[in-house]
Amino acid sequence: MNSTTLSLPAPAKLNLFLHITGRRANGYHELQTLFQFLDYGDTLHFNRRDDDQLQLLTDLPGVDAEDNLIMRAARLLREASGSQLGADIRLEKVLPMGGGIGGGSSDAATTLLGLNQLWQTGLSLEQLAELGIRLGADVPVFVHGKAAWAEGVGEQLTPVELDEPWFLVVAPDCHVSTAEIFSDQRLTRDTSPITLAAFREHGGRNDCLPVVTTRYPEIRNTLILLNKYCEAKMTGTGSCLFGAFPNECEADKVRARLPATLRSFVARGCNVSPLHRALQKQA
Ligand SMILES: C[C@@](CO)(OP(=O)(O)O)[C@H](O)COP(=O)(O)OP(=O)(O)OC[C@H]1O[C@@H](n2ccc(N)nc2=O)[C@H](O)[C@@H]1O
Ligand SMILES: Nc1ncnc2c1ncn2[C@@H]1O[C@H](COP(=O)(O)OP(=O)(O)O)[C@@H](O)[C@H]1O
Repeated sequence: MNSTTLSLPAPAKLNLFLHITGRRANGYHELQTLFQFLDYGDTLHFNRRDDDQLQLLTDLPGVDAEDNLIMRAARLLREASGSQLGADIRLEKVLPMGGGIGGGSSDAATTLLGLNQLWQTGLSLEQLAELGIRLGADVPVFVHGKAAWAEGVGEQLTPVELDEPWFLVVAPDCHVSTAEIFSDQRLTRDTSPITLAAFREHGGRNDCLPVVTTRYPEIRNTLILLNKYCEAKMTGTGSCLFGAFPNECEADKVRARLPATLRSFVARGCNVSPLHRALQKQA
């Protein structure tokens, strides 16, 4: 690989729990959540151009190229850095969209870090995370790349060391819009704040689950199915559900018992993002 091309992972995340503790005047919700990465995700290929053209060479169904978070991240970095360079970008999409596993946000973060390197723009992780929050509440955790306890709207991050179990992730065939769940009148918005120590002792829940399972019977049914084999949880605002296992073999065994029509994968939980591991390898 030479200095004009770069291929990097854009991993998924899980919200190990998600509490909604309030609502801000601008409508955004105050959250408490724990983010952990998965060793599984999309891959982005960047090719530096010496003219100022930015091109996304991969079509994502239902998303205009100019609205794709990859292009939005690239434009934002170019504006912020004043770079005159361009890029051709190719996306290998494997993450289900609208699944609560952060694929779009992760693609955006990988673009910020990848082009920062390729264009030699020299922004710090802190500066890249500030750009990222303008694209989505989940982008900063992917930029910083450490499993984290998150508060605020998800941008106040404290790195944490967690167990790294294997996860079985199941993606019911429906696309949940985050905005739609957060605007539902029935959503619980007044959970009392907890501490990390309290979470470690008693666990936590996902406050979005009752609204999501009411609106999406398919997710409710999949939750019932997965609960037969493990303690099933939902990530973010859904649709993906997951269970934790001590090793890959146990997770695979349960996966083999699920209907073949149900999309699923097994991946390792990671406290350091595979994106940051890949960048370190190149350094
Ligand atoms: C709920 C979480 C938990 O990780 O994940 P997802 O299920 O989307 O992955 C996130 O906070 C989502 O982050 P992200 O997907 O980046 O959301 P954004 O694009 O910033 O916001 C989409 C919409 O959700 C609502 N929203 C989002 C975050 C938040 N803290 N409060 C909100 O009310 C707003 O209506 C906003 O317009
Ligand atoms: N590169 C991208 N990958 C996925 N979704 C994208 C991307 N760019 C824009 N989007 C839009 O963002 C929405 C949320 O995507 P995604 O991050 O996959 O879900 P979630 O926030 O539930 O984890 C998609 O439905 C799509 O309209």
